Amino acid sequence: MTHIKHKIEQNMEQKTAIVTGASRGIGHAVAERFRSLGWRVITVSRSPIPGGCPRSQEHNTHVCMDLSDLSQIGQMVETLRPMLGDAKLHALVNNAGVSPKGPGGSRVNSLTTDMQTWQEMYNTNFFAPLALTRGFAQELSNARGSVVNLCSIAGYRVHPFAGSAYASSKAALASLTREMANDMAPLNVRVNAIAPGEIDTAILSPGTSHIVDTQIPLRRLGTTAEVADLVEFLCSERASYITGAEIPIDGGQRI
Ligand SMILES: NC(=O)c1ccc[n+]([C@@H]2O[C@H](COP(=O)([O-])OP(=O)(O)OC[C@H]3O[C@@H](n4cnc5c(N)ncnc54)[C@H](O)[C@@H]3O)[C@@H](O)[C@H]2O)c1
Repeated sequence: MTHIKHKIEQNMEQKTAIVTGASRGIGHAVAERFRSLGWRVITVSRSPIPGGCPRSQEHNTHVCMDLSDLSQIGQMVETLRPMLGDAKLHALVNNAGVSPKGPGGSRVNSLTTDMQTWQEMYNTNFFAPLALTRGFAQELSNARGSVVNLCSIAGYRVHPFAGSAYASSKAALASLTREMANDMAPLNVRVNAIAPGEIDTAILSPGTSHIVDTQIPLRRLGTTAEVADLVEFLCSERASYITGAEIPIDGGQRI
């Protein structure tokens, strides 16, 4: 808190980020990372921040929204825009994501996933990032901002637990990342993706320890702090010549 005050006292511009899916896991770690750097962070998730988040409530910076619902996605930009005081958005982190599971956490495939689940999955994992990135193009441009999309290793190899709907929605998001990096470069907006392997959050399936023992050269799960490091880097000036990339963070799992 002292360093935030210090920055404001020094008359430095306070940066703003929007992070979706920030109630837990990777999104929560990313939001906390930006806050620790003095950024103003607007968070979106299906559920309230656990135990309440006094700082968010105080500054009215958390919005509960179900991104699997197309009609809510449509209203999302209009709901969030007034929260950007100076019409500048320095970082948009499209992190919210969902992976359907069968009984006992089993894998559901392209034949066993019902069509409604396919639709909800694509709404959350693909259409929400598309709508937010398009919707805030001007505000991102005003700040020479950066977009980071959370894809997955499952987007480019068949994963033992992630279902087909999840995997294909993440592959589509990776492709969209390249397209939008190209389309938004003239606006001075960079668009990148990261592809996590097995990160220690609630989204993991019960059998993940077997993957760690047999498929991950570094023989451990990744941490949310390690992912937050990468997101922070991609949103910083240090990454000013990186756009359209999909960076794996997987302990070597893909090799
Ligand atoms: N943890 C991993 O191993 C891993 C691996 C690859 C990719 N990812 C991706 O990283 C991102 C974060 O995953 P995580 O591991 O932190 O998962 P998590 O389940 O712990 O958190 C997911 C977050 O997304 C939000 N969310 C989910 N559905 C939503 C909806 N319909 N509307 C609004 N918010 C919704 C949840 O509220 C939560 O805050 C996801 O996109 C996920 O696909 C995670």
